[in-house]
Amino acid sequence: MKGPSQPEIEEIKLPRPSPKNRTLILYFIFFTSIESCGRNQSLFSPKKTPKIIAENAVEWVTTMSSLEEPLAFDKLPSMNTIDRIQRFSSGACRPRDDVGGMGHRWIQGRDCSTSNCCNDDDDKSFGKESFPWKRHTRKVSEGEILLRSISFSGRNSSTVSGSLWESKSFQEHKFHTFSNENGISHSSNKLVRGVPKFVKIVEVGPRDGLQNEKNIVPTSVKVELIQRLVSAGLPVVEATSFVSPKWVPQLADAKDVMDGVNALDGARLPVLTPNLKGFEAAVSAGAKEVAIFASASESFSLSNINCTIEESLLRYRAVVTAAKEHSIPVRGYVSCVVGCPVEGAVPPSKVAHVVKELYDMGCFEISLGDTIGIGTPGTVVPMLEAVMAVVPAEKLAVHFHDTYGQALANILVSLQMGINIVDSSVAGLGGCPYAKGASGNVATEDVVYMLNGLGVQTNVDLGKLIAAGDFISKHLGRPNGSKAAVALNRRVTADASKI
Ligand SMILES: CC(C)(COP(=O)([O-])OP(=O)([O-])OC[C@H]1O[C@@H](n2cnc3c(N)ncnc32)[C@H](O)[C@@H]1OP(=O)([O-])[O-])[C@@H](O)C(=O)NCCC(=O)NCCSC(=O)C[C@@](C)(O)CC(=O)[O-]
Repeated sequence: MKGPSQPEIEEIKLPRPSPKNRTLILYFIFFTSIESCGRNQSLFSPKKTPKIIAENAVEWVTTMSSLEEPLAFDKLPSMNTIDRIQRFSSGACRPRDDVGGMGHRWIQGRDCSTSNCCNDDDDKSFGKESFPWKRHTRKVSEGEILLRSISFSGRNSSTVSGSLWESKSFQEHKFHTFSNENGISHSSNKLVRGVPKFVKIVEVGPRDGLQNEKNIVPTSVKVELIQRLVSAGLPVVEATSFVSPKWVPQLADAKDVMDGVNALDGARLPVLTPNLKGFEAAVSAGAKEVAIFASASESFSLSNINCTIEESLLRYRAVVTAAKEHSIPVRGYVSCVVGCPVEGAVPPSKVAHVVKELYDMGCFEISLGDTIGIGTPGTVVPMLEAVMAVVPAEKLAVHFHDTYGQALANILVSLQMGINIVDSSVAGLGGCPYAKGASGNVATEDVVYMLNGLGVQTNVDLGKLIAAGDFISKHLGRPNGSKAAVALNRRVTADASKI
């Protein structure tokens, strides 16, 4: 085959190759494009875009999808893991002088959102002159879209940062997925374009997680967990509940926990208060933010706080009034937003009614709890539509338990609908003592990992977060409930063994 720099390549009409050769030709086109990009050349520049790509390659690739030779990582010729990561990463297509610092820059520096190109927005901050290798904006051929999507799927095969490969100490490891620090708006993928640039994560592990543990966790362990979560960069860590110790003995040490964490800087530490008694106790313990928790299901309200929904709203009005006098912000929760352990499906209109009540009484934010984790995007979307018709999206948070493994899908669809606050629980701790069979909240590590992969900022240090999750899991004597944490921990061990 003639080199791509020869203009007459436009005229080439290749004979249709055998199925086996098609894969090889695709590898050639794909890697040549990445390599040539690194050498300040543009194989796919507007002038030189060969008809090979526009016509023949598309046809081959399309045909290939029905063949037994899919383009798979395991078939890539002689590439070690790091090679693959670097080649498929968004930083793979950089000026050659960047290569020396690749280990850091392809993760920590500016990244392109698509695998081997930068879009127009990039010019605004970096200027064309400094990146002569940048492709010109133009209508891309079908073939290129396909090639990009192949490398995009490679990009999605998330990994850890350069420092992981270089560092021998676990504590020094920094975990990243491929992300674009400029935000998701640079993504070429329409499906994720609506996702916000920043998501506030509300960590509920020390409260929602530990309230459901059979064995009571010592106060000192709770305090250390909260300290670790705050130092991992979580902006809000729900610390404990001022509820009846007869109902939730696991959190009977609420005052002592607050004594241990009150001096912490850098995060808000709200606590749950079910009534005025709880509110007053919380304030005297130094709480600066509280949360009230209602339900969209009558039955759950009765079993959780021993009163009807309307009675609870009356109680909560008293709490909010008292909180206003102390200038204490009040967050609201609504449980059972898609289903109740007793009543089954809960109508979205009922959820919207309770949410509006909490909003009107003065809650600054309302968290929508799928308490038993039965929601799917199919039930979450209509619920959110009903709620967002009465309360602005920016005042809403989502709180998914992961009983059926739907939490991340539900979070993604919520973000696409305009929500930008997500509750989660480190190591997937939790459940609700009054919702039998419900598993823990979605793991914070998994949420951060997904958001990193989407280029959404959280300001959370995933490495420190995983260490916090490991700390509490070790204390509880069970494996970390976060899939991302388990996978990344395995990689660290595997990598360290090779060093
Ligand atoms: C609401 C109550 C207190 C009503 O409980 P009750 O028994 O109806 O209340 P009472 O007024 O009859 O009081 C009973 C005893 O509790 C005491 N008491 C009363 N209030 C307090 C208080 N604040 N702090 C400490 N003690 C309190 C009170 O002083 C009395 O003590 P006694 O005279 O028998 O010695 C009780 O049902 C309760 O504490 N429930 C909390 C249950 C709970 O924490 N559930 C888990 C929350 S998780 C959740 O709701 C879901 C969420 C938020 O995570 C989101 C989601 O996942 O969907």
